[in-house]
Amino acid sequence: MASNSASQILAITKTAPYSKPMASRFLQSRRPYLNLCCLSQKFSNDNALFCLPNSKSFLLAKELEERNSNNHSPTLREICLDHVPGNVLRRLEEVGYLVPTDVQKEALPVLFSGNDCILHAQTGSGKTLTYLLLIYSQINPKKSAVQALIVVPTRELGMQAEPPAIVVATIGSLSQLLEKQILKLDSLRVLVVDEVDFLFKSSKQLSSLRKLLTSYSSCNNRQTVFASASILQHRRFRHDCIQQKWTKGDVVHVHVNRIMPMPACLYHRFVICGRKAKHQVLLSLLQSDLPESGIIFVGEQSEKSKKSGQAPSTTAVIDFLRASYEGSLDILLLEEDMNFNSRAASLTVNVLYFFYD
Ligand SMILES: Nc1ncnc2c1ncn2[C@@H]1O[C@H](COP(=O)(O)OP(=O)(O)OP(=O)(O)O)[C@@H](O)[C@H]1O
Repeated sequence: MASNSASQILAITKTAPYSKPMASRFLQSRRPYLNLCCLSQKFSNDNALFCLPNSKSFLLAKELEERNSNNHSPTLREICLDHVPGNVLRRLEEVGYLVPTDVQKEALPVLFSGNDCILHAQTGSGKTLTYLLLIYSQINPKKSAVQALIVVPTRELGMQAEPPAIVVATIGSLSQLLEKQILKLDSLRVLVVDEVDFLFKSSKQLSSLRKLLTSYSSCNNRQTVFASASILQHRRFRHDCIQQKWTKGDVVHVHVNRIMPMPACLYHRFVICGRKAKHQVLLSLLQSDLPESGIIFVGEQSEKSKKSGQAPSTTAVIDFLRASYEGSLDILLLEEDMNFNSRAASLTVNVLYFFYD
């Protein structure tokens, strides 16, 4: 997050028509370490990480910032270290998988410690990468045997003459290969049943699945993972898993069921402070975050303030920052009649500051 380069700050008035779509575009992008900060007097306290009620807010903000930075949340690499091979970890980082999703954060330590698991989390929550990382932690690529099996409801099985280490199969084609003994599961270390609710809906698929879980391989020799966005009776399902010996008795139900309007990698803070302290708090945040670039959304100027001849809120913020910011600061004011896209395109924004009355 920290950068020693000059900071670029954008100030945007609350009425600007582009501020909403632009904010949501940034919120939806899965940028790691996007830092979103709201300064307001009106926020409810429920989610507040910082509460700055008085003129000491400048100092408090710094203290709390430091405390918060000590409250370290592990990266995907840290969670996977000592389990997943280094080349896989490097590849993860190359493609931008740095921060674990909630289900990965909760389930990976459980899986790496050897437990069976029911991954129960919404679509798009990162279940696939969760069980793939388990598989990478378990298989020996030099060994010529099926060591991991992923049962999926619809995808086709691509078989090779040499048994691959990882097989992805529908239960139908898999059952045929098992019956004809074309495929052997003696070396199976990880069995994943993805979209398990879907498979359980068809009685034909269910009987094949039961056979796979109990006849063709044994739960004591493998780690078993069930993944689904919707398991209606999950307590019953867990009970059945143990009863039927589909999993070991200590199977863990990892249930991540939060509706996430924003990507988990978004770091979101609220700062509540007095009106007079707002500029100072914004300054302290900018100077501790040291963003390479950022956007400040500024509240609309009140009629009363206009009538009394005061400068617009944006001008007040800009003047204050220019006078007080230590270091170089390149500030651009975006107004309604400007071509926003062409100006914003040149910025790589990693911090948004909402600055409302
Ligand atoms: N740690 C991460 N950081 C960034 N992106 C991630 C991370 N984990 C997964 N993703 C991406 O998030 C998207 C959704 O993940 P994924 O398909 O694994 O979710 P899922 O829970 O398996 O969904 P479904 O229930 O539809 O199978 C994918 O594009 C994936 O590449």
